[in-house]
Amino acid sequence: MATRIKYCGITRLEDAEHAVSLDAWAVGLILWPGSGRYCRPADAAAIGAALHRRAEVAGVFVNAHLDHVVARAEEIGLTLVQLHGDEGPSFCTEVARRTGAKVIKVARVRNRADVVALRAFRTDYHLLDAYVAGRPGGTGETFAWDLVNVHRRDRPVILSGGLTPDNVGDAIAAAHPYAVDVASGVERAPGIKDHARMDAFSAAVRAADAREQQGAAA
Ligand SMILES: O=C(O)c1ccccc1N[C@@H]1O[C@H](COP(=O)(O)O)[C@@H](O)[C@H]1O
Repeated sequence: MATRIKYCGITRLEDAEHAVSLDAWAVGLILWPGSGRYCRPADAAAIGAALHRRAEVAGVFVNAHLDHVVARAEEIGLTLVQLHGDEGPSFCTEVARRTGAKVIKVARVRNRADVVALRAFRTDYHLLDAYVAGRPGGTGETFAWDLVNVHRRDRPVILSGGLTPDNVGDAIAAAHPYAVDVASGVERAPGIKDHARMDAFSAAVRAADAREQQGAAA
């Protein structure tokens, strides 16, 4: 199965369009105002409208109020809601019920227990990111990818945290995720994507998939 790609931290329509041209599974918009990749409401709505039915559109929230998540999901046409803070299981369930979007619950992983703790979240996807104290995400830091294998794989796993064109092949070989998610590893400044690095990331994922298939056939 091909590894899906989510390009996250998009703020410009041209970067979203480039992601679609690379067959991206999803484009992520950071809707947490504390980020240098914050996507302003008008830009988010324009990207959401342009990508309608062409790719998944994820909104990334950190400890936002439920009504705020619901309102933004509707304005932008989010098909995925990524909860990257301390949101609990019932909050995630309410987001799914009220938005109709699929929910990605994030764990910032230090150890096995952080992966096991995700079992309480019956969301559509689980995303595993690096843990950096005081920074919810977009850190450019990796974590020990073999910890992904603590996950039961009872739902699709998205791997993120410091992925780049240079390391994503090793990450896929170690963790076999459903999807990979990249923000800082393909940009030239926060929120400004480097299209050559996006191309290289996509090519590295395809090459890793081809190696996996060859290994399975041998
Ligand atoms: O990118 C951000 O600024 C951000 C802020 C708050 C929460 C999540 C954020 N991004 C997410 O972080 C991970 C990893 O990013 P990176 O590739 O290590 O830069 C990714 O899931 C983004 O969706």
